[in-house]
Amino acid sequence: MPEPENTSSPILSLRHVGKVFGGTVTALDDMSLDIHNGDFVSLLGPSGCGKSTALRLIAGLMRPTSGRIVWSDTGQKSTGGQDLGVVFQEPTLMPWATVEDNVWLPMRLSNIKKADVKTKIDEILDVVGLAGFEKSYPRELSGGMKMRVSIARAMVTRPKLILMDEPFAALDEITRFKLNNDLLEMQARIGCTVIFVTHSVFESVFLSNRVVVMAARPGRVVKELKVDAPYPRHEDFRTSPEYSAHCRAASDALHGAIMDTNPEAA
Ligand SMILES: Nc1ncnc2c1ncn2[C@@H]1O[C@H](COP(=O)(O)OP(=O)(O)OP(=O)(O)O)[C@@H](O)[C@H]1O
Repeated sequence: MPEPENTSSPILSLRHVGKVFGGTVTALDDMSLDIHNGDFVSLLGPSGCGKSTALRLIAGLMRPTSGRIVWSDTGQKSTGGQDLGVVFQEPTLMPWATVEDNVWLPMRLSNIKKADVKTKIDEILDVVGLAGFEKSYPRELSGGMKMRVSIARAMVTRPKLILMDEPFAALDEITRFKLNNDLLEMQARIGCTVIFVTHSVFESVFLSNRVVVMAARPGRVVKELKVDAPYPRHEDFRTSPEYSAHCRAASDALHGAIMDTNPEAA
């Protein structure tokens, strides 16, 4: 879905954004980034480089210490809004509620009756591959299926932007690959923009049209790589020379970022 070169005005811009905790820990230093409609942007970097901090700032869960986060007119600034969905590493489902009730949650919080949005819930469960599991409980689902529910909950309001913080890190590799493939299809079907946090070079290259490489101490952007392979991307992209070349470039940039953080890691 993303276009290789996007010249439209950004839906979201970070301008020299910084975050300092407790007056001493610079979690993020001078981060500037434009996000365009349809982008799939990965934030890739070692532990502690401020990836989650950047995501939380964008989600409006905390305020920057310096700089500004600027939204386009149609953008929304809080997770309560219809234009932003968030997926965390843990699926964070309500164990006592069915799949459809978990997905209904963001609308229920806005006092919308389930009967009025049942079609929307059914549609999004179809998008994430869970049609037929509406009445199941989280305990009856595998880890990958729980994550699909969490994604459905983030997508059900058809937000313009979805923030994902290492959503597949706890899954086995085969499930992760499958979810990577399916996530691109889901993105294409609902037409959203995604910012995705990951430690994985392979995952970032497979999914993204832009990989933003970050370093720690202080957390900062060190490089941005374009992955100009066309979408849709399928399993054959994973085994292509093009994919290997992009992975090599991202891996080199990540290694440089780790060396920047800890010169003794060589
Ligand atoms: N609430 C907080 N209070 C104090 N320090 C924090 C807080 N949140 C994050 N930090 C610190 O800010 C830095 C960046 O943390 P952040 O979680 O954003 O990194 P990350 O790149 O997402 O790491 P990981 O990949 O391990 O999740 C780290 O040094 C972390 O300890």
